[in-house]
Amino acid sequence: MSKVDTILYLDGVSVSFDGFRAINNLSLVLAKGEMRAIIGPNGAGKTTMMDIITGKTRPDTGEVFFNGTIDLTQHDEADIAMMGIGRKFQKPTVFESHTVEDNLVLALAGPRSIFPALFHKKTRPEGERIDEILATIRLEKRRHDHAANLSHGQKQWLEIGMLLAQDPKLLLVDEPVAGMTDAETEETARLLRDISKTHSVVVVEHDMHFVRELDVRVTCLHEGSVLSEGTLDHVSADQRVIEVYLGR
Ligand SMILES: Nc1ncnc2c1ncn2[C@@H]1O[C@H](COP(=O)(O)OP(=O)(O)OP(=O)(O)O)[C@@H](O)[C@H]1O
Repeated sequence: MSKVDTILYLDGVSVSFDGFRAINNLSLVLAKGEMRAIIGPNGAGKTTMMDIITGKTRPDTGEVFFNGTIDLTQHDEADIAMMGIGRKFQKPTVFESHTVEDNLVLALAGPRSIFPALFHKKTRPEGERIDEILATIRLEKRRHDHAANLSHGQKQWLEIGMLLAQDPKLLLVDEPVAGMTDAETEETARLLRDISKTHSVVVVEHDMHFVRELDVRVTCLHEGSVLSEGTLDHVSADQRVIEVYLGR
């Protein structure tokens, strides 16, 4: 695959903290429109990799390109978010005292215009966009409820919806199903598969049942580099992966 066809292109990336190499010559390529699952034991470097992509951590060496041509090492976190990389952290950070719909209105407006966003009348395209997002995140029937009254899983979906409102090209999703019920976990796999029809997605997750439901290519990280990559069946049959998981 040539670099121009990629949404994410990491090559030879390393970063050390106080002499400890958290990311070690990491190379990872994601095609435009692809969804990828990232697995790996604790300390494998998954969070640090996301920090590098979003500009929170600068790599010591290596190339990090977005959308084929944008050198992410030359941009800061705010720029990178504006350019279309949305990140969802593990813990949901929705506005509990606002309704589901208002959370999406706020997200559509962006961070600098909270009050005008809540008090101005929604334009027609905005309303349609909100309807569309509510359908994607399975919360149409909850639109007028306060976010505080949602289940943990539904709050995660709302936050994914808030990311979608910013219209990112690439979504980074960190452990979305931690703490969810089995039914919510399965629905989350379907929801992300729907989203991946129109977005590129990177999902970091420990829950193998969920990763199987995602049914996408898997990358297993270990000690800051790629240990194994391929289908979940291929990766989970890889002797090196088995040793790393059993050895922890
Ligand atoms: N700011 C930092 N300073 C020092 N060490 C760090 C820093 N950030 C990460 N590390 C170390 O780098 C290694 C990789 O950490 P990272 O959090 O990226 O792993 P992870 O795969 O996300 O793990 P987990 O599954 O537990 O979240 C760990 O050994 C961690 O202690």
